[in-house]
Amino acid sequence: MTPLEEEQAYVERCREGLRRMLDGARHNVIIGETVAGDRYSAERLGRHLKSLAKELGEDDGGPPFFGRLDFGPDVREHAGQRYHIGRRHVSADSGGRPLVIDWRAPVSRTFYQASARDPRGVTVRRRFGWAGGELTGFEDEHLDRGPVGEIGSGGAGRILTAEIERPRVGPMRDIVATIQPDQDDLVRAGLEESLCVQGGPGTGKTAVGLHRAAYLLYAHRKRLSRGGVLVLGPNRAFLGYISAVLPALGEVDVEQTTLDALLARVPVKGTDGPDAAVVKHDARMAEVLRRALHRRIGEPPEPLAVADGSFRWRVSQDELRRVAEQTRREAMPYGVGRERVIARVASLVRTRAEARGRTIDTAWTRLTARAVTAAVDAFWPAVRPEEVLFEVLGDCSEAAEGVLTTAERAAITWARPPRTYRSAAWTAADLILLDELAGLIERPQGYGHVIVDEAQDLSPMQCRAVARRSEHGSLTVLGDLAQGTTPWAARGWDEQMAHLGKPDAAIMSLTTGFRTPAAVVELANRLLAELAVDVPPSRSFRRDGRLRVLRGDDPAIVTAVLEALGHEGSIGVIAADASAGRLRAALTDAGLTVADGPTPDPSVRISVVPATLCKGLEYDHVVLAEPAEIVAAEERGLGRLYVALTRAVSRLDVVHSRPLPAPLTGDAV
Ligand SMILES: Nc1ncnc2c1ncn2[C@@H]1O[C@H](COP(=O)(O)OP(=O)(O)OP(=O)(O)O)[C@@H](O)[C@H]1O
Repeated sequence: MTPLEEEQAYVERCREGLRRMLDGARHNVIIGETVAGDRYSAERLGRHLKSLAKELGEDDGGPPFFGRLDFGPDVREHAGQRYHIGRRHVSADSGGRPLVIDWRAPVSRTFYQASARDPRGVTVRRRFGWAGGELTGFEDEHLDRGPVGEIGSGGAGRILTAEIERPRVGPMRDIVATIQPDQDDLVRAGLEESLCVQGGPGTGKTAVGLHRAAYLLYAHRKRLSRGGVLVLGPNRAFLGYISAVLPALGEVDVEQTTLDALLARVPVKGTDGPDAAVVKHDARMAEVLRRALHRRIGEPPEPLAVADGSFRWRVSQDELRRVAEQTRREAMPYGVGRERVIARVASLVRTRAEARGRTIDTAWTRLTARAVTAAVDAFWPAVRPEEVLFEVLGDCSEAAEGVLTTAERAAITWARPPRTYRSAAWTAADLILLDELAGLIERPQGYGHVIVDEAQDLSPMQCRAVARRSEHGSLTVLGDLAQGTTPWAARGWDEQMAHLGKPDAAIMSLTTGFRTPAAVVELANRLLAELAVDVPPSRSFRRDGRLRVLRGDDPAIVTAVLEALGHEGSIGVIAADASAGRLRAALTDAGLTVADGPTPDPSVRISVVPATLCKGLEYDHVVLAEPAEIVAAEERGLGRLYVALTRAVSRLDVVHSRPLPAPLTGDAV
């Protein structure tokens, strides 16, 4: 047998192993459903086994491994061993050493980290090439023979390069086969560690975040089973694009959503003017809301007297005041404080009753609780976030005194206040304020780990919403200061991390771009100086690709798209939001099938993407329409253009009839 045939035979053994695991899991589903002791455990066991069976079933036919490590004689525990590494563990029939080792297992780390300079005991690292589920070839790096095939050492291996340069179709894929050493360090950082990753476009931040989620769930499954892992992305289109990655890695239980969706306790029915939104997203609003809420705590208006048959159990006004004062000093959330006051006053009543020989039973406790709660309502009332915000947006002169300027107060005050909080048309920014208030009243349930993508765009108030959910867990913050497009986008990470509640998190960087070809990166880098952020220019891994700057209007765009159809891969037409509809119509009139906005559907090759939705996405071929219009459309339009310019994987056509924005014009264009 040739070495390739041997590996192909090994593939068959692995597929056999997977089939056995699948049969076992299916069998256990049947048994689990009938023999588990109680309904709860039957249901849990059944669910677990079913998802395992489903997962294994779906795996059928996919490559069971992507790499192999051969260790030399000098590594104690792995001396002379050979391991195949894959997306999932495949057990051996005899129960001995697994046929395939999960990419997240400790030994697999060597696959990503070993290099000719530091072979870590590895003699050969093998990477496999696959075509439609068939093993078609492999490539060996002899790490004991000197540096070949490393990035930065004069060219990466063929299989690695092909994977990185492959045309993109459909949704985002995992990168387990080709994770780079600096990415791997971030993926495998400890669960306690909060990280901030600054990386230029296409450096793999999103990929790293998703693989980190999968890694943490593997390495700390038990600890994360309660809190769970949350992935936050900028918009639904982005989530649609990335949502298949974690399931492909066997992780189906990660919550992936947008911050807006997470905070959507009431529907958004109103809109803010730009001035109001800027004030509402400002960190000082936290103080305004805190004051507005705590102003509700007042003086007890009268003593408490609990009528109990012929007795009256009394608590004086002074005692009530003291209890409230003491609880206030303990600085707990408003609602928790209120519960504490109720409990403390009830305990005073109880002590008094017991001293007089009263028998304390459930009926007595209920009666007292009712009376005490009614008394506490008068000076520490139960309150809903909506009631407080209703009051603040009606008139915040007291709560915002010395915090907001008169103009800022006016900006957030309703021109026509609703009659009650129930009829208020809350805006998107109000939802963040309501969440802040909800968090001041009761701590929300947190996650074990939260991954936040495009974090440069979060406002201080949005950061606080994330911080509340990761107070007892850790954070992975991903972003690029140069891609900031919101009015409140961060200019530096230290301050952003402080708002996110992890001021001491390490700030790491990724600098090699894996998406955009060098010529395109060079064009985009011309904008960096104008963006007023301190980030290094990106370097591209890719030497392929094509950049064209074409003059013309809609017909030129249609022609560029028709030409792009001659190549493989997805096509994204990125245009200023105001022009997206017109371009879609022009393409449809030309007889083309066009997706309405970004789509993960691989059967529709052309999407027209409004510039404000292109963040985080990528297309094999991008036709960028009228850059000047994109820049003019919003305050941080240059940042938006920078994002739009860096979405192309293989080819970028910039089509313009108006003059190009100044920073883009240069000798090479
Ligand atoms: N190690 C790698 N091997 C193969 N492909 C990679 C690797 N790292 C990143 N990529 C690919 O590069 C592209 C860009 O990655 P990703 O979207 O994670 O970058 P990003 O830093 O989040 O980009 P942006 O900030 O521009 O949205 C993706 O197609 C991803 O699969």
